[in-house]
Amino acid sequence: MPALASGAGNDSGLYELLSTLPSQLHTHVQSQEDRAFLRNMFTEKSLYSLFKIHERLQHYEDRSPAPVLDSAGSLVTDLSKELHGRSASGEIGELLRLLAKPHIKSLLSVHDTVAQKSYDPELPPLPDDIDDDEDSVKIIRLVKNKEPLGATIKRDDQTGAILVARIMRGGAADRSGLIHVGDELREVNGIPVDDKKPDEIIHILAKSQGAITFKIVPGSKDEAQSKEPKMFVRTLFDYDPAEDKAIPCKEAGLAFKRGDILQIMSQDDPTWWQAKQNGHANPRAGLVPSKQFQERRLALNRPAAHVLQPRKTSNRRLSGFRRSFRLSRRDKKTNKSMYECKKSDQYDMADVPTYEEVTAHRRQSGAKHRLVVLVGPTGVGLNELKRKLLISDPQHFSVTVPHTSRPKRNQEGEGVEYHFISKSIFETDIHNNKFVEHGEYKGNYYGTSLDSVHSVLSKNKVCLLDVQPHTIKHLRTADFKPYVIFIKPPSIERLRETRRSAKVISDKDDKGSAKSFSGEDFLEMISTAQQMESQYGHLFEKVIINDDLTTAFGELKTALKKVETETHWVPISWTHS
Ligand SMILES: Nc1ncnc2c1ncn2[C@@H]1O[C@H](COP(=O)(O)OP(=O)(O)OP(=O)(O)O)[C@@H](O)[C@H]1O
Repeated sequence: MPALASGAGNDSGLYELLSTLPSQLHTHVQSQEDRAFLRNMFTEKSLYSLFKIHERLQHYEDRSPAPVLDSAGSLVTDLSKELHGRSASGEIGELLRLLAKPHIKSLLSVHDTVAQKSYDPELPPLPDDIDDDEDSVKIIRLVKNKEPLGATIKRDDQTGAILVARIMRGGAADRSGLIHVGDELREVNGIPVDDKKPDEIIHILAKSQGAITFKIVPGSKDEAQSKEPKMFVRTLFDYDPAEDKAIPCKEAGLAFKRGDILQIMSQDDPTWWQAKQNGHANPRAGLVPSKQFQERRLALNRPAAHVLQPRKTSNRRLSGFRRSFRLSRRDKKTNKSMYECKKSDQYDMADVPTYEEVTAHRRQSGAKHRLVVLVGPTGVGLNELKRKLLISDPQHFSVTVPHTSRPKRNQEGEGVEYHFISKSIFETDIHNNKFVEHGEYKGNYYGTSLDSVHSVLSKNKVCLLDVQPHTIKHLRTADFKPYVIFIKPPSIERLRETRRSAKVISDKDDKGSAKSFSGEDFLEMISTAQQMESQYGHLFEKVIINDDLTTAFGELKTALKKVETETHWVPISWTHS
């Protein structure tokens, strides 16, 4: 009746309409009796009173009224007791009579219910006759309105027990969190159900309103747990449902940033999974593209230009301090890649960054350390940061000793600067995949062997390794559990300011002469960092901007401390070995 909402100003119009309605309807109503009924109804005084009350209430609703007290009923009882013994003056007597009238009592009771906002039916007390021996029995009370319970039941073929077969996600039973698939139903509202057919039980449930009491034997833990799937993934790409043309409902989508941890709630739909942000308060799951769907989309859209091209020139050389080697340096004269990646860098499906299943992992004290892998463009400060770590705690941090086929110099010692091996042995080791990275420089081989990494880790030290980013995927094993840190340059302005007295090693001669950074060096550093991040960013667990050296070093130390002592998400495959 929208006319009723028209407010006090339209009173006369409304009442006129009501009084003319019977004559308007006259032609549509055949029976005399019905006509009389309509006329009586529309001229009924109580109908007009109801409209008036409605309008008044509407008027107050706008002011958001709040109750003065929510126990008017007990106030009246107290008042009546108080007045009872007093001299029976006419007014007191009349008030007492009024307050004793049932409809006044009901009115006050309704007032208190509304004021207390207690609209749910009250649950009766628990029955006393619960069998003490049945310690695995659960008594559950649900308040049911007209909404169905959202659960199905079946009779177990072997045991004959009535079991909860399915819980509908988001239904009343699901929301209560008290009933699970596999639970055995013993009684409903005190009625044993073991001799009843599922249909009869459903009939009992459908008839029930208000509080329903279930006697349940909880199912096995596995079944109970299977309700909430515990698959966690690290996202390897940024996702914004608002930008996604394919999503069936943008509002139902879940946005995330690369590196976020999601709990996958449902994979029922092969294209759209349901997921929650781990650790977020919002319990509602949102839609995210499934792994298969995202892989297909990325594979179709992957532009070839994304693949990181090795730098054209580098005027730096291998310096004495360097213990692990960074690949794809180019010899200035030949402009050929100095180091090769041991496997083809060709695109394969496993490289498509979508999701990676992860699990929480905490290093046990005394256990082998995770391999610390540092990645960054040439000149960004990897060696400087490594050097500072080594100086800060030489007993704790260490680096690998590289191999070379170049002849040993007089002042060098075997296994100190390098492990010196012949060219043919080096080649055999390359063939046998013994190197993390290897390359050729001025006719000699250089490389970092897997054994040299194992050697550091077996001494229970933290092994600091800097590699080219395409090597990371070969290091991602349960054995190494690499913690990959990307060292990123700051803005060009900050590079100019902070690197005023910094020196880079020039390879113009073989003596490692140092020169200042040029503007071109800074630009190359920044653009290489951008390419590295866009192509390999999904493999970086931590990004540190090397702006102020002391700050960057502090950040690095804190991150490494956390890796040793706190829980981190690692690929689930790393914990299965
Ligand atoms: N935050 C910083 N502020 C100022 N100077 C820095 C900073 N980080 C590094 N440097 C300086 O920059 C120069 C290059 O650093 P470093 O040799 O550590 O780079 P790198 O990444 O190891 O380079 P390469 O790959 O060529 O060996 C050094 O002189 C170093 O002291």
